[in-house]
Amino acid sequence: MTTSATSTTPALSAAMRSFVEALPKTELHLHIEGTLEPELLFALAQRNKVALPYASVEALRAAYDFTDLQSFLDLYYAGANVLQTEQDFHDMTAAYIARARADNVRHAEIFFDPQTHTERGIGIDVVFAGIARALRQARDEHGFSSAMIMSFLRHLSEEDAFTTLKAALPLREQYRDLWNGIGLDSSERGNPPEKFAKVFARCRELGFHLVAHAGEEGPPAYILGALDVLKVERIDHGVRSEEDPALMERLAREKMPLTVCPLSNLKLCVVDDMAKHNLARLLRAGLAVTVNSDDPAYFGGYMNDNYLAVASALELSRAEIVQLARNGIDASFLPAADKGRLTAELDQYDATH
Ligand code: HPA
Ligand SMILES: [Zn+2]
Repeated sequence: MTTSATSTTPALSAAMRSFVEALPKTELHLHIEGTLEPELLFALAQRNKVALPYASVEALRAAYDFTDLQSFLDLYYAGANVLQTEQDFHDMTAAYIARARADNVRHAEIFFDPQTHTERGIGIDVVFAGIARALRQARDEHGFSSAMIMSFLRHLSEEDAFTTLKAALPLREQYRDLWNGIGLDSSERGNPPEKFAKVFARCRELGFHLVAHAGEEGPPAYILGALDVLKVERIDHGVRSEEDPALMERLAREKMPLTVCPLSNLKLCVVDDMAKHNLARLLRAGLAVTVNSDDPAYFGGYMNDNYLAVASALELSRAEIVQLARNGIDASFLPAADKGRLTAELDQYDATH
């Protein structure tokens, strides 16, 4: 696709474009509910006899004109209403994997929001089962590796998060091959990380990897809260860290990964022009920046679209593009041996293309 990044975006050379497209990649910030394309959303609505307030796929897509995070979340949660059965969760996940594989994504760590579904009376076991079946199929058939990061909705209470954790824990053994992380998403402003201090502490005791959205719309103080109170291992987004030079230095020193989502930032008006995105500045300041697609069905692009948008608008060098991909491998929760294998593959690709 062509992004609407900016009218002054320099065109990428054909060679650079194909280099980016076939680069081996990891995806570390991807909401599975945000991969529900309007076509599938309509098909599931029909299958489940759910009425939609849109006459057509085109009318729905035309509504994807967001002014901020909340304006997106309202549609994203409404869209998730069509997900009712294990098969629905499976089909959505399988469609994402097919799309990710086309972009040479080799490993994906996938957020899912059980509360969006349990609030509507869908069993948490249904959510786990559908997503996991598609992920295991992809692993067995294509060697596509993945993990599941169960995320708490921060506009709900910590008590609600504990209820969700309690409902999910009996499933842990059954999904031990996939479920290894806990995340925090939804409306950031007014819902600081500290609100979830106790439940994150419990998840840490339980041995989960921890991540949290911070510094997308929220201030740098929320990034500090995610680091110091929640004790996360990655910051999801984190682009507002640039407003606090001491925090920037710390993030660089600690090699704290930021899972940046360029097209998301553009669509949600975190930046008004891709040419002004701070990804390149963060990368050049030594931060462990990674590129990800967030909610690609809503934001107009999957992994390659995100890489291509920043490569072009920010005039990234080939070495910088490779560094982004390398950071994605390093920042993943893969075992060291798997990281080593993927890094060797990336080096080999770099040396031969
Ligand atoms: O970008 C996001 N930010 C916060 N919550 C979310 N839930 C889905 N996508 C997002
Ligand atoms: Zn996100």
